[in-house]
Amino acid sequence: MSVQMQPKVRLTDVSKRFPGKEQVTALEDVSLDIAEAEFVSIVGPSGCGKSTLLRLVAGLYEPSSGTVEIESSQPDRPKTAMVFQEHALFPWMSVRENVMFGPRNRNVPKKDAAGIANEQLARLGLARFGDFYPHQLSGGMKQRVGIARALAQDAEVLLMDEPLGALDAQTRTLLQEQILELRQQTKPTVLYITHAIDEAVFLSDRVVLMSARPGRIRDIVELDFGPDRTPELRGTPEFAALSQDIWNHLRDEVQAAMAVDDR
Ligand SMILES: Nc1ncnc2c1ncn2[C@@H]1O[C@H](COP(=O)(O)OP(=O)(O)OP(=O)(O)O)[C@@H](O)[C@H]1O
Repeated sequence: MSVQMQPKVRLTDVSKRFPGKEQVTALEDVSLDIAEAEFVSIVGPSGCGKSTLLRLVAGLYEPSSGTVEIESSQPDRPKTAMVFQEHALFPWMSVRENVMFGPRNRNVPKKDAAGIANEQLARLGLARFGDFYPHQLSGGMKQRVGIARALAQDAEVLLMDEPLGALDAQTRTLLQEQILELRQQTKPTVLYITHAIDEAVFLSDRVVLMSARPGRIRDIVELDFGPDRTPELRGTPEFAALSQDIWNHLRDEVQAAMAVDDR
């Protein structure tokens, strides 16, 4: 008999309405389970509630109805850590101090926090830049510091809100490869938002397709490329076919969202 594992994240019938002169229903009846070590991406038209979904999982918003549960493996482990599109680093802190911020907040002794920061910076190829300040870094480097900072929090779930959205195409391609490496090496549980279908296919175990607002789950695509995923995946016919397939599913929703915007 197979044993059903408790999911790491469970959303059950989650709806989110923002009250106001014209109430906005951002999400409607969203149910989704994310397993431990699973990488799940969300794609959907602009305004379909992707960021709202992430904020609900982060506990920044309360659902209007439904529930969001995150399984804790240790009582004092943070439930989530977030990487934003804009790196949001503290400009007055060095790179290392930025990455140490989460562990220090949890009262990890300074020396140990510095060790954690150095380890994560090395993982992101930034070992030499610990003493630099954010203004001395390129956009891609700042974003890598943002990822290192989230990893240093050692949270149950990593939430990434278009982390590569503001970067140029080449930096973006390189960082996709670093995130893939991270995924292969440390197997974090990730909920990842992107507008880029190829990015979602490249990185994810499953891609969740959202409808135009109010955001509902329209489809979920499983990507079984095997355990040894490498950057060469991008050149395979399967990759192209799946990316095209997802776009075919999404095209109507993007058009629907644009029609609402045009009214
Ligand atoms: N705090 C808020 N108050 C009122 N309305 C909000 C709030 N946050 C989001 N919304 C509305 O909820 C809807 C979903 O927004 P959300 O930012 O989650 O979409 P999104 O899919 O992430 O969009 P994009 O892809 O453009 O970033 C939008 O119509 C937005 O205006």
